[in-house]
Amino acid sequence: MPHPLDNRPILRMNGAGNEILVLDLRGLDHVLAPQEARAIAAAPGLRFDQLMAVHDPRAEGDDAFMRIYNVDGSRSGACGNGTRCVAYALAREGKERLLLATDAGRIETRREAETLFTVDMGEPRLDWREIPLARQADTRAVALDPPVEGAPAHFSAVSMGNPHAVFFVPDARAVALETLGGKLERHPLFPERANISFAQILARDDILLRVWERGTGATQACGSAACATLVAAVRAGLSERRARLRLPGGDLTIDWRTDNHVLMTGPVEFEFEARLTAALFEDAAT
Ligand SMILES: N[C@H](CCC[C@H](N)C(=O)O)C(=O)O
Repeated sequence: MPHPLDNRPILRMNGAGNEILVLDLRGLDHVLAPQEARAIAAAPGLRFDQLMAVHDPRAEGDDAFMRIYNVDGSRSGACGNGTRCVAYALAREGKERLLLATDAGRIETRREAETLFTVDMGEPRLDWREIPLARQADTRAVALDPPVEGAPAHFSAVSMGNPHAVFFVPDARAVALETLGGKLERHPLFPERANISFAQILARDDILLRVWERGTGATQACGSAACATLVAAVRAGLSERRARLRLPGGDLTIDWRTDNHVLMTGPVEFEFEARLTAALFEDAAT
């Protein structure tokens, strides 16, 4: 029985350095299983931060439905950089604006320039139950309890359709991200785990950010974390509603508009196209 993904093209792109694979599954009735996503990540040269599976639209007016996979095969409701890469891929079909749906809601994208795309990530979710957190808390300043050695005592919690914990620190580059990230991602406060951000305020419109991503680890950029960090900084009185977020892989401009929508603008790069093979999935069948 041939594998439905045999000889299927897959695009390798990056959004501000966030390594993204875009897999067009439109016209195919196949939902990528977590083990299939992990098998793709294990293939030479195809490791990714996120894989964006693009499916036929489910509702009138949508351009596509997206499933978002982390490198461990876990799913996410949001991926800002990955969505911008999908917008770039579909722009080749002449679509400069898109309405994309995920499990967490609808996202609009707009092309600003050849390789510059804006994503409207929608409204931030700020109630502890929406993050979600394991107990009631004021999400502007949540006590890290039990404490984690080397981590600040408090963080801000924001969901952009996926869970984020934002720690404000004096020097983001000095943070032991590889040591702290995994411990905090799986802290008992986060029933669905969390993306972990360490943010340094450089100015009221300029923030340095490093991110440990849920289900993936340290990455060069994380779009939804940049959005969550800006929202957290505004709520803490540390930032204007529009700021530059500086990530190791590139800068993102985040704008928390007065209509409560959070917009992210940043670069995308096309890297290469590859072909999947049935052999790639042989072990994944188990
Ligand atoms: N690791 C995230 C998904 C990808 C987020 C990030 N790459 C972005 O650009 O938003 C999560 O599990 O919630």
